[in-house]
Amino acid sequence: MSTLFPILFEKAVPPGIEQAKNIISPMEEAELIRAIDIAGLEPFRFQQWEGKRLTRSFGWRYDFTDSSFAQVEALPDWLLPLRERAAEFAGLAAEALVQALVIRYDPGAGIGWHRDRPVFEHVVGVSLGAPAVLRLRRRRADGKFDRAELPLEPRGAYHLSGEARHAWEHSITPMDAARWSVTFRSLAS
Ligand SMILES: O=C(O)CCC(=O)C(=O)O
Ligand SMILES: [Fe+2]
Repeated sequence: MSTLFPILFEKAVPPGIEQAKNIISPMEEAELIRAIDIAGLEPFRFQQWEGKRLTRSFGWRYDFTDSSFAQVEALPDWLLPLRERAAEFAGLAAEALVQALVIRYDPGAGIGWHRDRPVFEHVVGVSLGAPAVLRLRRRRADGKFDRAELPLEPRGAYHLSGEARHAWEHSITPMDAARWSVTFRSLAS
């Protein structure tokens, strides 16, 4: 049993996670989904492997096929009000969130265990469409994992920083219904 989470540690979330409900209205959610669907998303690629989720980066792009990191097309106007809302929630300056990654998860698509690339610092995600669960895990000295779960409600936001962002991995189990996300990130200094 973990000393960090003596009670119900499987459900407790690690330090560095904050959540907000309903940072946008259902109408704004529908408009964002429409905009994402015509934003030219492509299947996520990692070397030879092609994921089922569709993605597009704005501002900066980390390319998993060759590990390159480069400036790309600026955030489109339709993402700027959402960035304001996300930054306000996270207590960050909107201009600090220089990257936006938009993702569409169709049924069967998820995201495997990972930590976000160290070129980034703050991670502020907004969920649209079907609810999902962000799973978190961190390997303990005994080789087993501490685990936590974060329910992601549509129109809600989460902020990963500190321990949750740097020491824990996260993943989303393949979805049963379509979900979209917009993840804003600041650069590591
Ligand atoms: O869809 C999400 O909310 C999570 C996406 C994610 O973990 C990532 O792109 O690194
Ligand atoms: Fe991530």
